[in-house]
Amino acid sequence: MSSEASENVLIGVIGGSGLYHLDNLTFVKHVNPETPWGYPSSPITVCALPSGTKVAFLARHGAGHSIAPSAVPARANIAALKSLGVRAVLAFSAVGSLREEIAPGDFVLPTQIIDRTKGVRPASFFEGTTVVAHAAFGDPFAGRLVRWLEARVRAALAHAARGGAVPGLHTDKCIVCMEGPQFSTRAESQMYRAWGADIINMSVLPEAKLAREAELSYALIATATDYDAWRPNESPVTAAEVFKTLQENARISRHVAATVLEELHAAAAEGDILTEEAGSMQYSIMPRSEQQKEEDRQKLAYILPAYFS
Ligand SMILES: CSC[C@H]1O[C@H](OP(=O)(O)O)[C@H](O)[C@@H]1O
Ligand SMILES: Nc1ncnc2[nH]cnc12
Repeated sequence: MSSEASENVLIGVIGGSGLYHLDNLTFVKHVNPETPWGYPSSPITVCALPSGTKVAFLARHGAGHSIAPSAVPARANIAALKSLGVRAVLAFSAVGSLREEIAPGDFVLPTQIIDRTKGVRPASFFEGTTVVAHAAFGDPFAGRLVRWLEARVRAALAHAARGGAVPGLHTDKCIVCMEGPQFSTRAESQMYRAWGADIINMSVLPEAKLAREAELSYALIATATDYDAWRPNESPVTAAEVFKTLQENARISRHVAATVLEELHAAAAEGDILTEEAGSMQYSIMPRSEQQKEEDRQKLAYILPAYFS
């Protein structure tokens, strides 16, 4: 754990496509920790809320969006946030909608994930080590945190509309994470609907899995940009279509972040919304054996000092 931990930065925000900075915060500093899994996507911005409370912001694809979804250094990102003392991650993502009622511009708080990544992304901190662990992932998002967010995000959306329609908020939805970088075919898009998926992106995995392994509470605030490729009489999604809504979605996402962060920090400091994930790896790690290399244990101590120091 780095000396940054003493800063008491409890909340980390990961910005997705279109969201490369937050609003109304005082810049404190940039930090760029070298983790055992390399450097994060970009230096992390530590900034202060009006009360002085610090939060950490990280642009998932880099500050200039130079990192493709399959190449995001998700292990370094999660490990770097953990090294700052972060306990909860609010991740933002631009997503396609697989349901008529989830319109472009709407917000979604998913509670389930279907994994359609192709095994090319390192998806575990334990990969390549002599330590075996199996994190519980049946409920991939931090349930208490997601439920806590629901009313706050709804209220923030009502204030963010600027005279236009208030964006809808959809809860209890399922997100499918595909490999990309190409968008889905029409057949795939229809298959995901038949599987019960409601939205689609290329980024929630392995981020959510790694957050769980690092015992961080993780919630995704998704913003719909398009209807993907399932509508029979409409053109399938293009990047140009995504870009049309990206800026406005990012503006509203910044408003949501600015609205919830102060209260979230206070709730996290009190502790009761983040209790599900803390300690969750304790019985997920196979017992210590002679075959576990000390160097691997030292590496894992970076994210789980309670079990490996
Ligand atoms: C720009 S379209 C596809 C791209 O957008 C989403 O990124 P993020 O989740 O970081 O907002 C999606 O996951 C894809 O990576
Ligand atoms: N249709 C889509 N598929 C995958 N990722 C996306 N991000 C935004 N729209 C998307």
